[in-house]
Amino acid sequence: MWLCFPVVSAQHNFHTSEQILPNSCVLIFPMFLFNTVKVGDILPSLTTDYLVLKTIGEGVYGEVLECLDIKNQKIVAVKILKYPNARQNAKHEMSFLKIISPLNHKNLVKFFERFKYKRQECLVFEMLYRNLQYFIIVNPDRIPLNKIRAIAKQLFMAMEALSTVVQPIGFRAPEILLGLPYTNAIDMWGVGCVLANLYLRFFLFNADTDYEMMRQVVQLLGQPEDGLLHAGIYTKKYFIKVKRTNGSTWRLKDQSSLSSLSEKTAEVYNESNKNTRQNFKDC
Ligand SMILES: Nc1ncnc2c1ncn2[C@@H]1O[C@H](COP(=O)(O)OP(=O)(O)OP(=O)(O)O)[C@@H](O)[C@H]1O
Repeated sequence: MWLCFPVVSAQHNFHTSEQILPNSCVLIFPMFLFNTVKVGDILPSLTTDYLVLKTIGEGVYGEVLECLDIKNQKIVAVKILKYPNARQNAKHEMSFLKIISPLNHKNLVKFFERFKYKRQECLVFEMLYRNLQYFIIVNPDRIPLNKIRAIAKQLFMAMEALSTVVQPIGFRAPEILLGLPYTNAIDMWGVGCVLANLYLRFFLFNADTDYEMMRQVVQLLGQPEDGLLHAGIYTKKYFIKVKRTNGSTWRLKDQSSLSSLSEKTAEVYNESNKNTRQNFKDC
């Protein structure tokens, strides 16, 4: 959910340069953070020094730390990229940042600089204080629709600015899965999945492979038309062609025929699908 975190949070920064954390906030959380960095360390860049306050979270490519930019007296988020592929990870992250930074859009996270600390790649971002998980946690029953509407607005504004979106599997549109030509309608699909997640409080499609994603889409919404399946360059990843007297049609492959899908994944899949269908009935 790389995109959605900044999208929702950018307008809600609690700390400004005048509101710096007091010294007593230092040294509260885990003492040993990622690799060689620990709370209280100073990370020098060419423009300023960053004091490590605490660890905030971890993603596929790195760990994110809350730091104080000492020169500018503001709180920032510093992402330290993971070994052993730190350089590739940095390249990967930078390829996104090159797209979003010049847009300078209020609904997209701001990127400040890149530097190395003890040979580790560090990326500095605007500090954001609320993500979608936050809204789910602070609204234990159901997120009111007017709040979901406000989040949707921010998402649409960010989408408008971006026009190209990398979609994580659970948010991937069928045309991408099938290898069909696509338009920015795929962004709408992604936003729909995010909003459904907020409303239902769990992922609409809980998939960690393309096959699982397609299978869940078919179960919830039905199979794409044969014409689309004939045209898709990846259709055979998910469907088997069945010859008929009046032409051919497609049948979704059995889960059991896919060696890559573990029993556990199948179990999780079946359970989540049962819940999804039930919750849609309840809505
Ligand atoms: N700018 C930020 N401000 C505050 N917290 C952040 C910021 N960027 C990331 N985080 C926190 O750190 C966590 C890890 O972020 P990271 O960007 O590494 O991965 P991710 O977006 O969660 O997922 P992925 O691994 O798919 O990129 C996030 O889930 C979020 O909690």
